[in-house]
Amino acid sequence: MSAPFFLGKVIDVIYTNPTGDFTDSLTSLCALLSGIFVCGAAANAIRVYLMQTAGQRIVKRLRATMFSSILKQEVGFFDKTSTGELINRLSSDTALLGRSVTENLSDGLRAGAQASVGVGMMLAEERIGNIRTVRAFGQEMTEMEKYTSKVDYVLQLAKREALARAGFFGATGLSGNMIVLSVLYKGGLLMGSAHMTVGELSSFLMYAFWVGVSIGGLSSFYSELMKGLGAGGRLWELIERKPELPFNDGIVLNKDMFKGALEFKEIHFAYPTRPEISLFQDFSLSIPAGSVMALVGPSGSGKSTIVSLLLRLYDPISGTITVDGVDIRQLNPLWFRTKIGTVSQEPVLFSCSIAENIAYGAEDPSMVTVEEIQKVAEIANAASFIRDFPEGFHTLVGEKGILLSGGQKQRIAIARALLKNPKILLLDEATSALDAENEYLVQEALDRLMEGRTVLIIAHRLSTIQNADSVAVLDQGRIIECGKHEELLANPNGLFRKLMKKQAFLQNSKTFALNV
Ligand SMILES: Nc1ncnc2c1ncn2[C@@H]1O[C@H](COP(=O)(O)OP(=O)(O)OP(=O)(O)O)[C@@H](O)[C@H]1O
Repeated sequence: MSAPFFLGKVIDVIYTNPTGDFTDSLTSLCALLSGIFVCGAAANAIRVYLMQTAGQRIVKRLRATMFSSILKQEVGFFDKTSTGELINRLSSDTALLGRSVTENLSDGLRAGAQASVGVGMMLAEERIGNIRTVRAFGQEMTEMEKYTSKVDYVLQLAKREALARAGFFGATGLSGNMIVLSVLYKGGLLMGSAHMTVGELSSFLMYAFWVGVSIGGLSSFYSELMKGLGAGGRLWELIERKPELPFNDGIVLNKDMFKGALEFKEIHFAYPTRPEISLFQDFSLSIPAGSVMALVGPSGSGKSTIVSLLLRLYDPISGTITVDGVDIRQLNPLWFRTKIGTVSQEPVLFSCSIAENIAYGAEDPSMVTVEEIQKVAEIANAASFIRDFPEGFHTLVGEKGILLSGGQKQRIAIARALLKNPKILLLDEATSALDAENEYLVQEALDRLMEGRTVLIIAHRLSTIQNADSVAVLDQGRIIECGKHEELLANPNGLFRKLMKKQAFLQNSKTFALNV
């Protein structure tokens, strides 16, 4: 605070004593300057370090809270919100808010304190000048009596003071630079009146410069604060958002009561992002516990949507889906999903080891033993190719399993589902052709996986359809045919027969399919 004051004093010594030991004065000026610089820099470094550490802690906590809130949102939310936007919230908005409430706040407080002290000191310096002006005025008046017109002199002096005051106070509402200019003007007048020493004027100008810089700091604090508030608003909107579907609420069925009989009753559904397109009108389907139902239908008819509704990723607009007679809306979705195994066309593998990807299926992956992983890999026909890798079960699969082939990925997904041991199984058969050996191995693994479970399979292969207990044909938002494979194929005008003629179902046995 008093650095400009002391500097002013030293300047006075140098200025008023030019014939004295100039080197001594200069040395003390340099020592003072370097002392101020070192102390100031050290204090500032400590302040910045503390603020940055606090800022990073706040950012970390914000990101964790935000991420956990994002994970609880319903799937419909992700349909409407882009991944880029969420990443932006998580990375830049949290960083902006963290900086705004730590470093920026501290910068702002410092700039505010500096500006107040600077203005106070300037007023004090100005007051000294004014007292001297009054004294000088008295003396000059006596002098003036001797020489010239009193009126002229008083007018001259009053005009000078009025100009100076207007210059100073008029500038207080303006920018830092304007204040500095105005103060220079005022300083010039004070100096011109010879009522301030050079040192006093120097400290006055240094305070003025200080105030100017501080006001610049305050304006950048304000703009950062506004950015921080904007980011905070966006973050809180997301953190406070209540998911439209419950995340971990609802009833849990008794283990012995849970058989896995599924029933869709008069379902009407449209995706939240396309409410005008009604995908299901009066969709009904019943899958008895322990049976295998193959679902077929043209591309885009809504087969995968049935799976999404069952997993409760979306709720139907009307109608009910029941499990053992209980509406799935009453069930705890988190618990219910642990009872359902899924193997999709493109299995989702994580960028970690094969063992970790298989263990992911268990309720508590940390409790899964190496033997359990090896056993399910064996049943899923995956163990032999895994052992062929130099790192075996510790082989990293790469992002989304990019280092593995399609058939290998599917067998790992089957091993994962086996470890989960679910009552209900949802399978989306791959449309992409696997080579003969891979196809055989995957099919065998799937057959083993299906044993003793309620299975809904989106079928693309003839063999799957033939082996299913019944086949349901989906078209125009409802089931139009349902029964055994042979019964459906016997209907010459049925959609099932038409579908069978299409390429996807003829891969295995063209002639057999059409001659039944
Ligand atoms: N998240 C979504 N939001 C809006 N519309 C969607 C969404 N997912 C799918 N759709 C639309 O719903 C319709 C049914 O899609 P779905 O994936 O269920 O069909 P499918 O029968 O499984 O098709 P395929 O056999 O080609 O996999 C399509 O018209 C699709 O564009």
